[in-house]
Amino acid sequence: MIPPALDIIGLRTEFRVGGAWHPAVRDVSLRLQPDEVLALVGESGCGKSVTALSVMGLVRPPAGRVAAGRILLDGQDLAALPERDLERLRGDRLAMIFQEPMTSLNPLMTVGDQVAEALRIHRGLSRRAALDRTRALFEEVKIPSAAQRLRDHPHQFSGGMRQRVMIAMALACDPAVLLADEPTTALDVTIQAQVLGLLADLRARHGMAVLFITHNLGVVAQIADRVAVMYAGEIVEQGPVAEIFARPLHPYTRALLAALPRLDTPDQALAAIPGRVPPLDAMPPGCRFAPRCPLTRQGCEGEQSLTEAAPDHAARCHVVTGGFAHA
Ligand SMILES: Nc1ncnc2c1ncn2[C@@H]1O[C@H](COP(=O)(O)OP(=O)(O)OP(=O)(O)O)[C@@H](O)[C@H]1O
Repeated sequence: MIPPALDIIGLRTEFRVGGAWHPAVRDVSLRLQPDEVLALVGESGCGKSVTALSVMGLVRPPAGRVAAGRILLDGQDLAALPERDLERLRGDRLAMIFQEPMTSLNPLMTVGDQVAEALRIHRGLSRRAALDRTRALFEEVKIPSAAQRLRDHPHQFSGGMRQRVMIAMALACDPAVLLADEPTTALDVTIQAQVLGLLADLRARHGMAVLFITHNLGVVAQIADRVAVMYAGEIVEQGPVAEIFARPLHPYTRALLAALPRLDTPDQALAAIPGRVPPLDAMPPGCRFAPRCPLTRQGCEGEQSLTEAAPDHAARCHVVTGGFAHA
């Protein structure tokens, strides 16, 4: 069996709120095979970004901490690595792209120098060799007139082109795993589709695993192989994309799907999910979705476990999986 590219086991990440530690991510296990796109989906505040930032080693005291779990990359546990070693892995075996590339790019440096810098640091290339490689990367991510554009500054690029620069930077050292946090959310729909197409193409060509974070199930259908639905810091459903779309089990997944605009029934009103994700210091006991759930019944106040309801398809809900969980 091929070892997974990234194996997150029992991750718990906490923040200090009102003088006490509260979990923003709880008992999260995600396995990414090489070459696989796993989508992490959920509303704002569900813990998607915190999961990715935990993998990158970017949640640190005093505000936050990875309190439990293992994050295995190439057999190393990132959660146990000293900062110096993590720094070496970031931008090398592990890369991340964000929703708004402008916040990750230096406005005062040419984009060519910024990507080349990563290659000089991680690969020890000369300035000349690094710029040559950067031009090739710009061509690969389909930035027109790549050679000239190396000398431009970030503000001279459109949003979609800036995201391509970020993707080129992420690819510079051929990462095993790319964490993509809402990379297309700020783009208009046509550009979004182009960037998604590019990412799909690149992951196949580079054989990298992608953890794709989004609140949009429509995007999931376009790019992902598997999907993990997250609610209030927990994975509530997990499985292959086709299976989740055809047979959603968890009431939260069903609600997300019902909120998705459909082309075949354009006049149908969208079903918004009433209520909101609870704050970290006011999580309900047992099922965290229960206060918003149409199926709430006896047993929901008990701890729920992620249970396989069909092969390779698990949900954290005793009502749909048919059993009571024991914590
Ligand atoms: N530095 C922090 N201090 C305290 N709480 C935090 C901090 N960062 C995140 N949180 C909390 O952790 C929870 C999860 O946040 P997270 O950003 O991961 O959500 P998300 O699903 O990625 O949403 P979004 O799409 O809005 O980024 C939220 O309740 C958020 O308020």
